[in-house]
Amino acid sequence: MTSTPLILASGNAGKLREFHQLLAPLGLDVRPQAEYDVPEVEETGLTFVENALLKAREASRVSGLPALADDSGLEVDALNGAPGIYSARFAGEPKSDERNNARLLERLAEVPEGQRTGRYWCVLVYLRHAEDPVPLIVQRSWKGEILAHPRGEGGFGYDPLFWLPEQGMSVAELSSAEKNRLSHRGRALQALVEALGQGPGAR
Ligand SMILES: O=c1nc[nH]c2c1ncn2[C@H]1C[C@H](O)[C@@H](COP(=O)(O)OP(=O)(O)OP(=O)(O)O)O1
Ligand SMILES: [Mg+2]
Repeated sequence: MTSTPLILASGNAGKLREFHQLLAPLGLDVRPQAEYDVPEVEETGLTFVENALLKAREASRVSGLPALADDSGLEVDALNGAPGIYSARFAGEPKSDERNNARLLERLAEVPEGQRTGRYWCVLVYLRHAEDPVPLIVQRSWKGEILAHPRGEGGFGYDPLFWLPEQGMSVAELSSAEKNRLSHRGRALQALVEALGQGPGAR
């Protein structure tokens, strides 16, 4: 394969797996940022967009290659949008999915079924180079409800607690192919690939 590698500006193994499943079949040469010794940046932005930009820019700067970053999280209505951009650090440092999930259950302990609605957000930023003045940005959400007990073994992060009423399953009970087809990340990535496929002259 002769295409320029694309750096995935993430250290999250769950995200990297999903990106790989979605992008490798397209013949894109995608590499995790760890291969280029990209350090983890501080996510100081106040929006998913700003944080994704910070991550993509650093990965592109260090590697000298185009970069794709994902900043994502869970917005829960009964918590006024928390944990939101703080989803990864909801239970403090070091980041832990298990402690984040426990914290979420604790915060929702008094909230009855029917009022436990929320959504995942995924913002993707693609930069052609570190100083790209025209980042390609795509955002998608995925609606669901927060369970009172975890279900399923698949996915990562909050997936065992994220219930899909239409599917009658938690995200952790979906196959990876089904998650990729339905998810905030899968749909954002599909839209991004379509935008890129129109070529640099198209935008
Ligand atoms: O499909 C998902 N299924 C379950 N949980 C998810 C999903 N998508 C995002 N999430 C949660 C995980 C983490 O708590 C936060 C992302 O935080 P976020 O800063 O974007 O990622 P991260 O720090 O884990 O890795 P990195 O910044 O290197 O990409 O939202
Ligand atoms: Mg992060």
